[in-house]
Amino acid sequence: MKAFNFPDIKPVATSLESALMEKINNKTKPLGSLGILETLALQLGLIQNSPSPTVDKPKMLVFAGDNGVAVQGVSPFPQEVTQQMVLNFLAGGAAVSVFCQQHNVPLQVVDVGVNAELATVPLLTNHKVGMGTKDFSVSPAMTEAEFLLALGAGVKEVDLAHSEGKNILLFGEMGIGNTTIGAALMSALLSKPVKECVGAGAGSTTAGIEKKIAVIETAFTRIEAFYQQPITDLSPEVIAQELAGFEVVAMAGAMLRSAELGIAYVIDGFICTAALLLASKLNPHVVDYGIFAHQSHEKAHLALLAHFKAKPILSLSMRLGEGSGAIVALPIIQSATVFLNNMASFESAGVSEGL
Ligand SMILES: O=C(O)c1ccc[n+]([C@@H]2O[C@H](COP(=O)([O-])O)[C@@H](O)[C@H]2O)c1
Ligand SMILES: Cc1cc2nc[nH]c2cc1C
Repeated sequence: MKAFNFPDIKPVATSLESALMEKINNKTKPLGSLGILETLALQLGLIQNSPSPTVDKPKMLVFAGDNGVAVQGVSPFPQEVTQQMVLNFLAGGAAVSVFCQQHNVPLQVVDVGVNAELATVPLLTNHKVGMGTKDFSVSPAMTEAEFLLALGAGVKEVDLAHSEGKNILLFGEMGIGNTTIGAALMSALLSKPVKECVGAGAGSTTAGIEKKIAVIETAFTRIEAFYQQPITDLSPEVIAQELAGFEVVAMAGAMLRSAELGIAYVIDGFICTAALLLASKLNPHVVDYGIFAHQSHEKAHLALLAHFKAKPILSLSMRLGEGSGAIVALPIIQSATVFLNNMASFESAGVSEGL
């Protein structure tokens, strides 16, 4: 298969690093006392290559898709919940909807592959790649063409947000069965045992988790027999086509485009971080532009975050997905730029500096 040539992402420019650190350190506070807010201020300054970064124009993009593997009973919820939740997002009744309303953040729901005809639903962007992926335990989840279309859907949504002048993007997803996908991707891309990558998802029991492990291992056996190689030796493009979901690939595309445009983006929970893992295997610089919102209660998220050496902002035992952790973290991210831009310095306020 031909390599996927995604446009180049530049590592963040570090020329302003010392100026930013000096600005942070000269604020009227003991050195380092704003903790992770200071780390965020530095990261945002580097991403925007500005001593005064702003993140006052956010947009939430929630990518929704169905996953064929749901027929294996890997989720406690039926597949039609994906479609029902999309309607709930749009009606304003979901967690992500009410938190976006709370913070006055526009919410765009993107249908990349919900297994229902939603074309006429107002407010929904339609980038449908298909009516959901195939069951990866018996066949590849998607074709190469579908993989590229799903990446492109994420790219298009970010281009639109960029044209609207947005300066921070929040990503979320909805897809029954997609914690199994996140687990499979994590195991294949990081060469970790499947059992370390699965968790309860939307509420699977111990037996349900065992089922998830068995379904992923069946898929790996199928894939390794087909390619005559260990799954961990396959390219990230092939691994994604074999195992991913349209919503996960679209999020990876959105992250890659966001990074390419120099726009900071907020990473939600386990599935969103699995999408980042895929994106990072396509271009490792994508990670520099991402802000880790929270540590999900999904068991494997901790190890996935550790892979990125990430220190997420929040740890609230949330395990909902749909961008809920990203939107809850947004005011804190905004506070990082507010202190950097508005706080007095020792000099301007006439406050004596410490030793
Ligand atoms: O992202 C997370 O941390 C997360 C953890 C557990 C569940 N979810 C959400 O729950 C759905 C997937 O759960 P499941 O059990 O159907 O695989 C999907 O719609 C996700 O948004 C999300
Ligand atoms: C009800 C419900 C809401 C969700 N939001 C994101 N994933 C979800 C999964 C379920 C099952």
